[in-house]
Amino acid sequence: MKSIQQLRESIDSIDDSILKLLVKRMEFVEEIGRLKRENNTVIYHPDREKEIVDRLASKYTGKLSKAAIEAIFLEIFGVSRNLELPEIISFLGPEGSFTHQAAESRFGAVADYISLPSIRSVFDSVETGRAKYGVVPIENNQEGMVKETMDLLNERNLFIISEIIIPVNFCLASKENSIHQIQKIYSKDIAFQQCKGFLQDYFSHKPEDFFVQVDSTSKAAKLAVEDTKAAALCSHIAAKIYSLPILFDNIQDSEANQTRFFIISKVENLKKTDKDKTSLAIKLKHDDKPGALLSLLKDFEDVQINLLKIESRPQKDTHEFKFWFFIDIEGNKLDDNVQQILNKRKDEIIFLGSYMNLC
Ligand SMILES: C=C(O[C@@H]1C=C(C(=O)O)C=C[C@H]1O)C(=O)O
Repeated sequence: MKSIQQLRESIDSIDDSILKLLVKRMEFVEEIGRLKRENNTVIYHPDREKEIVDRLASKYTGKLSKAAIEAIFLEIFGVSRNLELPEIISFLGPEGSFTHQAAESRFGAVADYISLPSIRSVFDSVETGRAKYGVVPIENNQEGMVKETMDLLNERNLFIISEIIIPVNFCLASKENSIHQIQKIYSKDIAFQQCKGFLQDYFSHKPEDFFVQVDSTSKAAKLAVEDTKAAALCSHIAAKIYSLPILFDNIQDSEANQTRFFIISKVENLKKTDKDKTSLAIKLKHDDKPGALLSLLKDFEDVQINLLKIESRPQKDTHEFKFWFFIDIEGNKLDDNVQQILNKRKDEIIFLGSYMNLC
């Protein structure tokens, strides 16, 4: 049997080969970057990245799961894009928020990030060019849509270029070794609500001031580091950022709890894949007549477009109590049937983006 020393030598030699190949890969990436800049086209191609991961995962992968391959290659893609053109990514902060976790899951750990205090400021940063891409939450499958993001998509001239879906996993993190030593738990209201079962099982006898509400779960992690005998209910990334050991993981009530995020950009990134989705904001012209919505839905049916979501939002620019609709459909702006609808209802529809459907 080989000794650890011998095994490490084998690893070192493989690492040398990996590095050599990565350097070679980056030469091609740089070349692609040059061509993209010449043609003034976008750097980030999520469809191509997905294609690479899918292709590799379909080969012999030994002990490597698809998730492991994806994690490794997302970091490589992040470094590649940074080489093609360093890009700044803004996200709804604070650092350690689930939006930060979503951004890192797509852009990797080496990208340049800016954490911003509101969804509006993320839109502003992309509009002014301070950031190339912004990451904002759009929907949680337990709580519903994020209204501010819907409204800003309708009001601003930015496009959705991709979606990210991540499970909302909470952990209990603390410097204490045992839950018996914990005298308070910091967290955000929503996290307390989503971990009710766990809190009931372990802390039902505690007084009300045992649970301390703060603005964000990452602030909770920060406070739990500074305070003795305290814990935080927070995201993995928040525990990681503040080096707070995790005592219990995945303590949320629902395993199915998922949040959907959008990556927004000034430039639309149109590329067809085999599973696309298009988001639209629709303000019906004749909504004072019976059947206005029915006629819209009929138009979708006529061109065989499947509706994935329809949500109404108040129109804020009128005294009347009117609505516009946020609609997700199957298909891409480049598809003929989607084009037909966009042409037929061009005065009523704002195109928000076509992107790969990950739901
Ligand atoms: C190199 C490219 O640019 C980016 C980096 C990629 C990569 O590292 O393979 C893939 C897609 C793009 O997001 C490309 O478009 O092919």
